[in-house]
Amino acid sequence: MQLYRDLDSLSADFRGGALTIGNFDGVHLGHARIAQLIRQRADEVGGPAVVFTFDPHPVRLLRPELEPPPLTWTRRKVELLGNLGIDAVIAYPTTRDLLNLSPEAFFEQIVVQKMSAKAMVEGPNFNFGKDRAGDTNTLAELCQKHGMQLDILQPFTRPGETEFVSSSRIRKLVAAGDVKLAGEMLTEPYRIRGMVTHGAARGSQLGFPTANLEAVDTLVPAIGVYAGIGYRGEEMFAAAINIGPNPTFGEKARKIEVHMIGFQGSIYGEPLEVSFLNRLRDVISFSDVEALKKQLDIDVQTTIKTFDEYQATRDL
Ligand SMILES: Cc1cc2nc3c(=O)[nH]c(=O)nc-3n(C[C@H](O)[C@H](O)[C@H](O)COP(=O)(O)O)c2cc1C
Ligand SMILES: Nc1ncnc2c1ncn2[C@@H]1O[C@H](COP(=O)(O)OP(=O)(O)O)[C@@H](O)[C@H]1O
Repeated sequence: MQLYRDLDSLSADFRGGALTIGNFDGVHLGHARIAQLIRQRADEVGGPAVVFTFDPHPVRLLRPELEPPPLTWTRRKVELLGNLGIDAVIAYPTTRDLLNLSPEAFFEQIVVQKMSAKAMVEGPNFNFGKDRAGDTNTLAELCQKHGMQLDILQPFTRPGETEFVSSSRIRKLVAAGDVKLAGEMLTEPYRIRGMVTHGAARGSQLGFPTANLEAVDTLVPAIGVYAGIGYRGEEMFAAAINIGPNPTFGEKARKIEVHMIGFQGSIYGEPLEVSFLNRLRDVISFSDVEALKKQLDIDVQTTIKTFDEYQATRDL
């Protein structure tokens, strides 16, 4: 998997393949369907499977007040798309000049001249070019003119549901704390990353040291206690996570605290990634520290069970 941040350095290996343009935030099951078809078309034309995405999302330049917090950072998106068989991601710097190109100019300059794409795959709600003036009909005409194959894939709906899977739907679930359902719609459990900073140094005394995460640049799940996984480089640990204040100690600020089960050592100043498997409970003000510790013991047991069950489904 290759990540490019411009097209001038794009090697010939990544031209002349199958292309899809989109934001791919979260990398969900609908995205996986597109990736699968792109892979297939790429193999048919004997070229690479390439995803073109704008970085940052165009809405940040056009209407920043409307920009939703993203579900994934760029590197993570690249990793997840790589798992789906994509060969290269182009995270193209969004500029006003680029957004001002007409649909035709965008297609000619980017898709044809820079990428020599031979096939494209999009969803039915695809829009491109200045003022989002180009739609799938425009795209169909342009592809035909250049002898390119085009597939318009219907959005993916999970069996038994009426609403299709979408990044905005997953955003709502994460914001409401339903990381379990969100995870069922994503290709992997919902994950955030941050830097480990100092807290009140109370965790170790309680017997449950917690890595406090700051500088999280994506959507943070709702306040609550969660079972999840901590990723420290190549190592992973079942993790009991507290998102919220520490009402038992009269602390009101929201913190993201990660207790990694079975880990010992100092990780201050290190980056840490955390994924969420399930929301266990609300954050409570306990009458005393012993009651909190008793509950933390239960949370750790539930986390281990949740983690083991998750691992078992992965091993299938
Ligand atoms: C899994 C987990 C669940 C927690 N639940 C609560 C809670 O319900 N109420 C609360 O006041 N604090 C809760 N805490 C936070 C502890 O009070 C906190 O980790 C401790 O005060 C340490 O803070 P420090 O990291 O700033 O030292 C929880 C922590 C963890 C790891
Ligand atoms: N199992 C663990 N999970 C998370 N952090 C741990 C663990 N074991 C040791 N640590 C380290 O201890 C620190 C947390 O200790 P704690 O007493 O809660 O202090 P603080 O309030 O500064 O977070 C973490 O930042 C990390 O460096």
